Amino acid sequence: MQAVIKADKLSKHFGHFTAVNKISFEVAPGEIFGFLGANGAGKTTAMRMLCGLSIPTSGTATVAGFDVYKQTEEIKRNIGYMSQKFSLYEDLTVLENIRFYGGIYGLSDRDLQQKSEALITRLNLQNEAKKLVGSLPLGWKQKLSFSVAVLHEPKIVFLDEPTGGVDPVTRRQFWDLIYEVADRGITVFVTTHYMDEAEYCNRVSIMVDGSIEALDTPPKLKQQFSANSMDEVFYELARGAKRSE
Ligand SMILES: Nc1ncnc2c1ncn2[C@@H]1O[C@H](COP(=O)(O)OP(=O)(O)OP(=O)(O)O)[C@@H](O)[C@H]1O
Repeated sequence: MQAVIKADKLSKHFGHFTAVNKISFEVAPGEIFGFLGANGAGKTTAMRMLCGLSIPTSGTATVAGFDVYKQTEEIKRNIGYMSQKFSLYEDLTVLENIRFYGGIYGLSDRDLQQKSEALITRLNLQNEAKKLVGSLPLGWKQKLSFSVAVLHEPKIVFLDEPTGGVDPVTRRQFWDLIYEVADRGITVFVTTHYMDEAEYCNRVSIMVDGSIEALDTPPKLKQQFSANSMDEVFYELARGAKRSE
């Protein structure tokens, strides 16, 4: 099967500092790919290159078949992106946010109408549809932000620590949404600091000081590191890290 993300020795330097050091991997269509690493490991920098937001220093990568150096606009049209500071407008209502992003993504009025209704029903936001996003609890904002990022049915959605700061039950609900989009064939590339979430991924890569030090399914990683949990695998790798913030 053709990979939807391919990176080969992809690197990013900031002056003399190597933030991302020759990372190589492939992600298959519909895969949930976990991208782990301690603070400062280089996850966000790598993700920004794959999203066409930052030009690499060296190496190659394609995303949805497009080149990260030359086809950044095509990449942006074919992906969804949810950053740590999500992009919802706090002073617009839930419905206005959905319509705003649907408009940016070029959805037709009919499509938008139908998708907004389906989304509000799926998220159980019927009573909140006309409330300002700023008034919603964090967990709901995260779910809405994710749903908006996939409104245009992108090939890949990139999630940068999408569930930071919420309780395990809310995070589990968020992951139900992730599974639903992966079942539709959308590839999910997700960074997280939560090891229970690492267990939910099909495969996980672990970055240490800019390099990928391990990459496999959670069961195989546990086997490789003779560990009982992903927590132990992560600790084993990350404790040697020089960078931390
Ligand atoms: N624009 C920049 N200029 C200089 N250094 C940078 C820049 N962006 C990131 N860095 C450095 O690159 C390293 C990797 O940062 P990055 O944000 O990619 O890490 P991360 O793994 O996403 O961490 P976190 O989990 O804290 O978000 C850090 O040491 C950071 O200080």
